[in-house]
Amino acid sequence: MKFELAPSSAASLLLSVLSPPISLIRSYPISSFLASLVLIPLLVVVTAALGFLSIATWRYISLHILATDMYSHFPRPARTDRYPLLTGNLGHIRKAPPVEGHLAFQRELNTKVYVYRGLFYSPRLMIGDAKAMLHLLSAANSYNYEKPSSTRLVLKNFLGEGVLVAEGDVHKRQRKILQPAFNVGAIRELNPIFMRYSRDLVEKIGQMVDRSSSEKEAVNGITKPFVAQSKYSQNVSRPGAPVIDIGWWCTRAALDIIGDAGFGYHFEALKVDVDPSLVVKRAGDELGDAFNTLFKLTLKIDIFRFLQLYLSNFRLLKWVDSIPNKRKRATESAYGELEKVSMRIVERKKKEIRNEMQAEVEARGSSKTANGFTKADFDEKESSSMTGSTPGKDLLHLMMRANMAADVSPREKLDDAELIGQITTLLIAGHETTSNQTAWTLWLLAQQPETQQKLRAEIHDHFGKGMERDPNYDELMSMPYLDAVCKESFRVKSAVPSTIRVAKTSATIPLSKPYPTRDGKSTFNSVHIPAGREIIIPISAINLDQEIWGSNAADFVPERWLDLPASAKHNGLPMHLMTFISGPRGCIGNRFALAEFKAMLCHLVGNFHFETVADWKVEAKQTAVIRSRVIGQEDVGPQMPLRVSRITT
Ligand code: HEM
Repeated sequence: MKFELAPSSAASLLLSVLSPPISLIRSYPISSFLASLVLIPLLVVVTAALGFLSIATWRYISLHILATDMYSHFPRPARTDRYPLLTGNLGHIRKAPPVEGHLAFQRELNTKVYVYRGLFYSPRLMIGDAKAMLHLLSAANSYNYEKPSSTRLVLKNFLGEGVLVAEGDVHKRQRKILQPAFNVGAIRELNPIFMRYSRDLVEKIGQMVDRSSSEKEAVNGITKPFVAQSKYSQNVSRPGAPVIDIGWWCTRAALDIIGDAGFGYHFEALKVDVDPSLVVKRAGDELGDAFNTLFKLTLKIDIFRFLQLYLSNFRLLKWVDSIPNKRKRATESAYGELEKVSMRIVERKKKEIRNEMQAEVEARGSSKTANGFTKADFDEKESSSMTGSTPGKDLLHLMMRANMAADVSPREKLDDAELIGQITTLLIAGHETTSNQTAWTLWLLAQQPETQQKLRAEIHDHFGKGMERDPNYDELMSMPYLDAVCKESFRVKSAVPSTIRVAKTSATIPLSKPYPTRDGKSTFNSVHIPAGREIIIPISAINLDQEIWGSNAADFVPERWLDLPASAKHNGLPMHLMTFISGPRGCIGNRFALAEFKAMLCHLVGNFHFETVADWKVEAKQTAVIRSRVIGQEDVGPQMPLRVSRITT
């Protein structure tokens, strides 16, 4: 028997259900309107939350009960988080030190290819196989694996429309304009900037070391504090050997470097006085102020803001991002300020380049106008300036020149918003990465005095015991032990330990060898990934792979680079490392980073001796890059305190 409501009875039922709210709205129109402003979004959010939970439940059932999930036969960790439908295994990954979460699963499952669970029990593929990664990151395939849209939304909030956020054709176009600025020739020209700020850094540290030995008027034998020195570090400082947050100082040097080498801007971050009572805020440093605010906000994304961005990712929930909140307002205002200053820099550069070209036209007696300069004209001008008559150009200058060439079609050019996006991107991507890498390297060297001394001996052989002259770019690149120390540090302490992609269309990723299925009874040679699924790019896990680097893969051993094992020599990765990933989405700043890193290390190790503080345990914390903090001194926040003294010649 079929039971149906007659249309008239259905309508009357609907009316009877709706009549109480309708009469309520009629009686209290204003209050009802105000209530609806809260209730309707709340209803949508609750519905969305229920929707996500239903999806998570379905994923759980299809994996554990029906075994219809396509990854059912893949190894997976035995234990999930306390609320698996919400966070899958993410809690475990987040709680463990960087990389350790992934490596622990790898050890537990005895394989490098497995699937764990992310937000709302979504599957995340983990493939710790270098050949698979090379395939995925190659020119042919990398545009099929995009950054997740939630990650891009978060990044876009801080960085604007830069190359780190762009995808597909927009990315190709931006990268083409940016690339010439990062070529070897361009980076070589930046060497004097790397040297200048490395020397400034040495001068600041030298001031603290010298003052610590002369300030004997100190209370109870403790010298006066230095700027950015915690009370803990002050308490254990000794005359001539203070404990200094070396990470803080390297970050200031790196900011000065990226400001000057990036777009000719002088942050003067190292101009700070080492005496905290004399630290004055520099007037008119709008870019520095806006950047600092924005940068602090990137370090702490609160859960509400993250959810807001995550939800606004879905078409029906786009409006969620317009809900006002303090953090959103702060970010927007800091970004707005940064945008204004960056726009002024862009305008100034445009004028500078036009004038430069006009002068060239006049010098050549050509009939061409500055606006008619082609890429070839720019290259010709570049080669004549390489003779040393003009100083090296900053990255933005080179980028904008490439952008302004008359034979670059308007469709290929970057608009002003995109140019500004590159400034913010270079600021964020280009300074905390290298400064953290340098700080971690000094910590590694502080634990191995013989390695530190061996590096110092090579530096002194080249530049004298008192660092009498600055290294030039080619010398820096050809010092074998310095190179070995830098690469080994990139390997064991990658500033970016992993990243993530989502497959745009379904694809099959080949593996270098067969990997075992979950029951161990069979193997698979490739992994099929459907559209929309997430895949981890396990940078550090591959850098620490024992199959490539041997049983001491976890140890810091620069000597291994002087006689690379065949498995590393032929792994096909740039510099044999995953640190900068590879392909069209690989780090565009890798040469810049290496030259800057070597310059700072050379000057620091050439001038000072670094020691760890007895009984202080430094731990790595995962934020956008890996930062360090001391256990028991969490109130200080990220820091890398090392005891520094002058080397005795
Ligand atoms: C130790 C230093 C550095 C490390 C370990 C590092 C690592 C990385 C990694 C892993 C990526 C890929 C991120 C992803 O796609 O998810 C990346 C991208 C990028 N890096 Fe670096 N980086 C370093 C220094 C620098 C410097 C100094 C600059 C600029 C001067 C820079 C600029 C960029 C840019 C613009 C991208 C985006 C490239 C693109 O998507 O086309 N990086 N970096």
